[in-house]
Amino acid sequence: MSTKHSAAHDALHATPAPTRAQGTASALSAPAITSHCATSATHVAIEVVAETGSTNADLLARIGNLHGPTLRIAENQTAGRGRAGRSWLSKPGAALMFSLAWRFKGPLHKMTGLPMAVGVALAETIASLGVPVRIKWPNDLLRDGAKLAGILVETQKTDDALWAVIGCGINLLMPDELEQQIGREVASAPWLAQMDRNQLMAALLSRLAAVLDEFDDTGFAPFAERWNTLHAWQGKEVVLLDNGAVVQQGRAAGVDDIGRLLLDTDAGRVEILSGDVSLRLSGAPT
Ligand SMILES: O=C(O)CCCC[C@@H]1SC[C@@H]2NC(=O)N[C@@H]21
Repeated sequence: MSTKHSAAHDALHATPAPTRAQGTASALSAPAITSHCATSATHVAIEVVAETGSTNADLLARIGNLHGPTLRIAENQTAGRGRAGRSWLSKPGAALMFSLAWRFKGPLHKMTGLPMAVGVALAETIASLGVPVRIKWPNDLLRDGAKLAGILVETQKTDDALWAVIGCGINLLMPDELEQQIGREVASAPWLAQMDRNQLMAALLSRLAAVLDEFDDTGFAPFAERWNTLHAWQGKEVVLLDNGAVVQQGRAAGVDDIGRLLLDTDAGRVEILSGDVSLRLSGAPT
């Protein structure tokens, strides 16, 4: 793992090093660069671009031609994708945005827990860097109750492999006009924005790679307890929304061994596989 850390660091340092004292997030690069880093078991191709539509869309479009795990980082996205067909909005330099294409042994049904395992990897890394975060099911990272980071996992089966493209967007800075555009309160992490962006990316990639390797062997079960420790709304009254409509309500009881949300409802415990969860305040969804 240490090999990968330093190699990733070197690769990302192929561009001018940003200064820490600037009030804006430090830039990763202007032109596209491609390099490689190695874990003890895996090589990860690294691509950095100044701007693209969506790093997830880019990797999915090339999935059959990828030679192995590939990390694509963009300083800006013009058509960022979010969960459930939503958009992910950002401004150049305001967020760390990347996608990691990773090949899995499968089977496909084991992948239901992957978004939650990724949430654990990101939350633990960000917390280790001094910004405590919690996870809202399935995998939004919250800071003081507001969304700091989002994760979009898209899977694709090719003739000979099962791939997942894991897209992550972490709000480092949140300019007022961007928050207005998003239309709700959003968290940011100026402390992470001041960090060397290359070190931040290297720390995230390092833990993510370790989690993905483990997940591929074991599935989600060993991550469930870690996820539950980070659960933002454990024991809280929540509602489950499907396209904005309330479809369930109950007390959030964490996730099970495959990453389903457990809800204790009046009719007993139910396991939730998809949807959006919101805190239930005074009987109304938030
Ligand atoms: O919260 C969500 O709904 C998920 C947001 C995921 C955003 C990231 S940014 C990098 C990658 N590329 C995309 O188009 N989306 C993900």
